[in-house]
Order: sequence, then structure tokens, then C-alpha cells
Amino acid sequence: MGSARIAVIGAGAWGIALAIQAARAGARVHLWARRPGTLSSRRTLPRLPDVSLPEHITLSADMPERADAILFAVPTQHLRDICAQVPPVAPMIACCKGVELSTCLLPTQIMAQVHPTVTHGVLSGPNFAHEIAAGLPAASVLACDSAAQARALGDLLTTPSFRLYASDDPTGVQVGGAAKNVIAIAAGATIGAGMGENARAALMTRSIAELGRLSHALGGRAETLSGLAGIGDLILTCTGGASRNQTLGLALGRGEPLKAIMARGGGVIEGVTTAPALLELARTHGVSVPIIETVALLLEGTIGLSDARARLLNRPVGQEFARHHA
Ligand SMILES: NC(=O)c1ccc[n+]([C@@H]2O[C@H](COP(=O)([O-])OP(=O)(O)OC[C@H]3O[C@@H](n4cnc5c(N)ncnc54)[C@H](O)[C@@H]3O)[C@@H](O)[C@H]2O)c1
Ligand SMILES: O=P(O)(O)OC[C@H](O)CO
Repeated sequence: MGSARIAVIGAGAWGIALAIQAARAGARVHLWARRPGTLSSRRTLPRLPDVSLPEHITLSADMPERADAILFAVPTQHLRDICAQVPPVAPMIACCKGVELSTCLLPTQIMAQVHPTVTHGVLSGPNFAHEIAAGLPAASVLACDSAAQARALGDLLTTPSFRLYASDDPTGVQVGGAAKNVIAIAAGATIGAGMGENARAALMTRSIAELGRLSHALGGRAETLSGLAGIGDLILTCTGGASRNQTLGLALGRGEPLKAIMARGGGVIEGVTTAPALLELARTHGVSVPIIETVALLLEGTIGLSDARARLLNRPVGQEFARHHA
């Protein structure tokens, strides 16, 4: 059998990094861009200034006609529209991290509605695009309903520097990927407002309980949140300086208005649209998510920073882990 054919849909920072990684793993790569424009001529993106797209990666505004796997690296809010333009010729893997605001659906659920006949999976974990593009060591998770299918798809992208672990819990993996962006906004705001690193560590740790409850209520597993797509990505996004979500939180914590921060651009900041969607999802399932709720209220302007701080600090202090009853 010849080399695998991988289609990457979306030529932003993450799409380019994934295309480079797929080529590094030996695949023939078709990278779809909405507007190839200057990327075609210069083979580089302002958001990834040290990276140039290898010539053997095909960059095109045409959708792929054949592939062994199709990776979607587009903003979650546009996944449905873009997915509908892609022919269902291969398993589809969501590489975006978020929840659709209009439906409260996770990326694989959106893809399953649009193209019910193909396999759906998700790739998520602690991965900054510029480091993956540079070939620095990293690990991530590829989840499908079937672990064997996840393993087979993961093998298409795995190299010694990019270790893809298989999971059969796409729901837990997607809750982790979506929610860590919201928690990173809170973590940034904690630091920006001068509350200190102890506070940030407490917030990150307590969020794991929140995300575990949500995953469980949606049919996923709480333990998935202790893996790469949960705690792993939470650590990276809440503490790594390159995170857009954390950077937005830092500015909010310093008192900058959301509108002014968003006007600066700098790429998609998924936590802003995901916070209200996750909150609605949690309310629908009767799950208590105080950190996510506080971020959502802060972003919509219903509460200010001092109210946000008070909401979290004035909650009753309970038992850290409730004993499980048989
Ligand atoms: N950048 C990272 O380090 C990284 C890592 C892992 C996952 N992700 C996830 O990947 C997804 C994409 O992030 P990114 O960093 O590549 O973003 P980016 O801002 O670099 O690029 C966004 C991409 O979406 C496309 N796009 C923008 N608006 C659109 C619209 N209206 N309709 C259709 N397409 C549109 C752009 O053309 C571009 O290809 C997000 O869900 C993000 O959370 C990013
Ligand atoms: O820059 P962020 O905050 O969107 O985070 C990027 C990746 O999701 C980190 O895994």
C-alpha cells in the first residue's frame, strides 16, 4: 500500500501544523484553505512566522475528492458549514476545541449530523501549533467510539515526536478540549487581577471536578479528564504564555473591556463562544459548573471582576472528594 492521503480542512495555525505533522508521518497531504492567497505564494502565515509550508503539501481552495482521513482545523462555530462542503469520502476527525453555540453540540456530534455515514473522531491534547509545526516532542489523544479505529487513525499521524494515544471516549475528550479554554480565561483573569499563582492552581484543580461531572452527565467518563485532553491541556493552556484564551483572560483581569481585547484579533479564541454554550449544556443536564458559569457571566457583562471573585470565594467549602456509595 502507498502512503496515506490526509486532507486537512482549514489553513490557520493549527491546520498548517497538522498538515506539516501529517507529511512528517509520511502522508500525502491536501490542505484546504478558504482563501489560499498569500499563503500560496509565500508558504508562510503571520501567526506562525518561523514556519514555512513544505512545497510537497498541496494547498488548494478545492475540497479533496479522495482521502484516508479528513482533519477539520476550523473554528467550532464554522465546523457545520465547512463540513457540509466536504464530500464524505473518509473518516472525519475534529481538531477544533469548542461547543456549537446555536445547538450546544460537540464537534463530533455536529459532524455526525452533517455526514452520518462516515466514522467520526476527535484529536485533542496539549498542543501549541507552533511547537507541533517545529517538530518539538508532544503527545495528544485521538478518540473514536471504537478504540481500534482510534488507534488506526492515530497511527496515520504518529511519529516519535508526536505521540497520539487512542481513546474510546470522544465525549470526555471533547469536554476537556472545550472547557480548558474557558478555564484558561479564568486562570488568566486570576493572574491579571493580581490574585496570585496559588489561586490559579486552586482554580485549575477544582475545575477538574467540574469537567468530570460534565463529562459523566454527557455520557463520557470523568477519568478522561485526568489525561492529556483534560489535565494535560489545562496545564498548557492555563500556564503556557502562547495561549490565546489565557491571554484574553489576563487582559480581562487587568480590567480591559472584552470588546477592546477582541478587536486586537490574533486568531480564534474559542473560550468566548464556548463558555455560554457549555453553561447551557450544564444547566440542561443539571450539572453544577461554578467556574464555567462565572466566566460566562463575566464575558456577557452580567457581573464584573469583583463579583466573579466573590462568587467563587464565597461558595461553601465542602469535602474535596465525596465518598462513592455502592
Ligand atoms: N493554534 C493552536 O495552537 C491550536 C492547537 C490545537 C487546537 N486548536 C484549535 O483549532 C481550531 C482552529 O484554530 P487555529 O489556531 O488554527 O485558528 P486560526 O485563527 O489560526 O485560524 C482559523 C482558521 O479558520 C478559518 N476561518 C476563520 N473564520 C472563518 C469563517 N467565517 N468561515 C470559515 N472558516 C473560517 C480561517 O480561514 C483559518 O483557516 C480552534 O478550534 C482551536 O481551538 C488550535
Ligand atoms: O491558544 P489557545 O488558548 O487557543 O490554545 C491552543 C491549544 O488548544 C493548546 O492545546
